[in-house]
Amino acid sequence: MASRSRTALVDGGRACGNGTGCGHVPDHTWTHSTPCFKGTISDIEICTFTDANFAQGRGASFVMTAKRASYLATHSGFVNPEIIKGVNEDLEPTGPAKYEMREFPGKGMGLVATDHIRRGDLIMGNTVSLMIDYKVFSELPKEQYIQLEAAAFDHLPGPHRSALLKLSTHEETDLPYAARVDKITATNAFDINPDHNDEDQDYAFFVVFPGIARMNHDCRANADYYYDHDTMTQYIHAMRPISPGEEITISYINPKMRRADRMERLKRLWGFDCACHLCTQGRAQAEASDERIDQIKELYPDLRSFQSSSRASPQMAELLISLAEQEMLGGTMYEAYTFAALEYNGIGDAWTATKYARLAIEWGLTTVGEKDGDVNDMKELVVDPWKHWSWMLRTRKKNGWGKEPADDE
Ligand SMILES: C[S@@+](CC[C@H](N)C(=O)[O-])C[C@H]1O[C@@H](n2cnc3c(N)ncnc32)[C@H](O)[C@@H]1O
Repeated sequence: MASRSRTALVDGGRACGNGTGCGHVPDHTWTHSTPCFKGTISDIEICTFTDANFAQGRGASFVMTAKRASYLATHSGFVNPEIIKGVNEDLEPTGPAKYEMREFPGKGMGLVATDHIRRGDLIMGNTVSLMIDYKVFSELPKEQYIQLEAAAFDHLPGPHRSALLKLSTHEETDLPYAARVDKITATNAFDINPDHNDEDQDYAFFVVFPGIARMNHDCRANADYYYDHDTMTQYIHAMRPISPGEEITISYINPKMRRADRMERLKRLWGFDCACHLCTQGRAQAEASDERIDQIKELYPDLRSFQSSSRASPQMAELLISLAEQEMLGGTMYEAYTFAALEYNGIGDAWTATKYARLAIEWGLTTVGEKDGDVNDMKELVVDPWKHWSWMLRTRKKNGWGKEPADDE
């Protein structure tokens, strides 16, 4: 869940919407591709593009340049629609859901489990509904980009549009239409990073998924999310067993923050006073938790470094695993297990390395997905630890064997 820091109408006009001036990216046939506005900083044109047929008629809208929208339309979700068949179960469910929506006092609506959910279970997937290039917020004045957002909602098929319009505006209710759409977007969007092939790496996306947007925040959430660029889908998996009647939550912020910092960020960006278990526990417990968080952050630089100056060791990785368990940081477990696998392999203990690589894969599939680079690195390690790049690396470094590689090598 994100919060954006946002810093000449050519209605109907198109700079490169028909493929002209759009580089090598093949054009896509959009059901709507207006309105458009000229950027105030660079010579670009930003439009609303909608494909009402995307995801078996659910639809998706994009606020960006024609070139970037056309690039996104080269992803498998567009060119091979079968790949996302049945992903969205929120608007037209085909079977019983594991959750239902209900009101939670002080939080508005939220999702509650109606069945036992096991760790690692997929709870929900949503394809993109509205995807905005972050560049839009610096290139266009607010009165223009809110028109693009409103058009993005309006051009989606009816049930999808009405689900979006019902989403939370936090406390504001009496807003003009375009301002309301903007408030819904700001309250419910996630930050999504560009994929590796995207030419516009400097600009992330601001994306709304209507089913997932109903999940409330908890600093020690029981579910986690990751985005898959190929299917253009945000997936939610359970990080621990969830019982019927229990609220399903995600963390809106980086959970590796001290209590005061978490509370300040949630208040400033989402306007609520965090009352989750971790934020309301007693002073002594809160201090112990903050100290564990501090230590977790202190361990990272050494574990990430493969310079000979790094103090990283298997014991350090074991400490990170223990701290992440104590802090119930499910989203950190795959990183901690990955570090442990690399540390043990780095000193020539292939079997302990394999044990931790297996754990890293298991947790990684839940929290970052099967296409994540670290998950695939761990898959390589378990096949043949002795041929993995990390084999004996720490020992070699310690003894000064071979040249010193850069950390990103
Ligand atoms: C993405 S929406 C979540 C769903 C929302 N509760 C609803 O009614 O649709 C985010 C908004 O939900 C509310 N919210 C989410 N988590 C909360 C929490 N832990 N405590 C209080 N309010 C919360 C805040 O109003 C926040 O701006």
